[in-house]
Amino acid sequence: MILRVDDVAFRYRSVPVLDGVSFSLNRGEVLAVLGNNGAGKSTLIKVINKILRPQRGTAYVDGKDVRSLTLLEIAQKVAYVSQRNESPRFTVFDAVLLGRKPYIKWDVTERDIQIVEDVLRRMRLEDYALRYLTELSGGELQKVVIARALAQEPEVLLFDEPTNNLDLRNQLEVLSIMRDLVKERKIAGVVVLHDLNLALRFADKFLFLKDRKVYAAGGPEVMAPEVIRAVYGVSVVVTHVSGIPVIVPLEAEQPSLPEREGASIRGDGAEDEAKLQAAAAETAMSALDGRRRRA
Ligand SMILES: Nc1ncnc2c1ncn2[C@@H]1O[C@H](COP(=O)(O)OP(=O)(O)OP(=O)(O)O)[C@@H](O)[C@H]1O
Repeated sequence: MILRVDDVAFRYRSVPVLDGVSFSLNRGEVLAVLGNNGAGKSTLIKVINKILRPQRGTAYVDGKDVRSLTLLEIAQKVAYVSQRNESPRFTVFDAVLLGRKPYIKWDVTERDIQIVEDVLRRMRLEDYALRYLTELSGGELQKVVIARALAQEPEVLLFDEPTNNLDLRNQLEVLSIMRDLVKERKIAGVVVLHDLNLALRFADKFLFLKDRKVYAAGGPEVMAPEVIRAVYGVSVVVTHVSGIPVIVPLEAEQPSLPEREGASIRGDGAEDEAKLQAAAAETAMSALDGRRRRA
């Protein structure tokens, strides 16, 4: 087991965000962290990376309490791609080389250069190597930040909404690169995603946060319509297209109304629906009758 989060509780001043969150991840696994806006997904990622200190509970990387690790040790073990990225006046090559910083003692080695070149090739960024970050589009910049995380050669990759800003092709490319690296190097990947279809396609495990707690966690079986409806308030069907599992949202549920008012409105709705069904049945019967008479 490479990552373990044990009974973590976190609050910002007086606002509780996480309460009793636990999970573990093995080498070679990708975990998708899911939930509504504000559910605490980024906060959880920051607790794992020691950016935030939980009031209760512990995150362990490779068996070590992250609070006992120095910043350098954390940087060698955990790479973090945040939602908000800076764009200083570096070239793409230099920005990715920064990922090697936790390993560079005196000077950049041949190996560091080799790793950066490999990552740039893998991310199809070779042609951009000498461009300044300020000359890139938002999506290209996002890929550079991800490339830097890969150059860090971590044991745990933490990606907070890595597909933001990316077009369809790059979304698929970045997530498959991440998944392949996790499998190849037997590291672990934790990725915050809003797109359930991308999560289903690229993750092995899923963790839904709701009301500060883990609402559901496990393999693809937890990507069930009941869970998704409970977490997001949206009805969905899960189907398959060309062998790929696909979640199709049907409609968002209306926020529940106060009990008394809701009861009368729900009553009216039910009556309307019964009337509509009766009218539909009547139309179908008369169409059938007409066809019979013509025959
Ligand atoms: N620095 C902060 N100080 C106070 N409250 C914060 C701070 N950062 C986040 N919060 C609050 O904590 C809650 C959880 O935020 P967090 O960013 O972890 O959610 P999230 O699930 O990642 O959301 P999103 O999907 O919108 O990115 C939110 O209500 C947010 O407003």
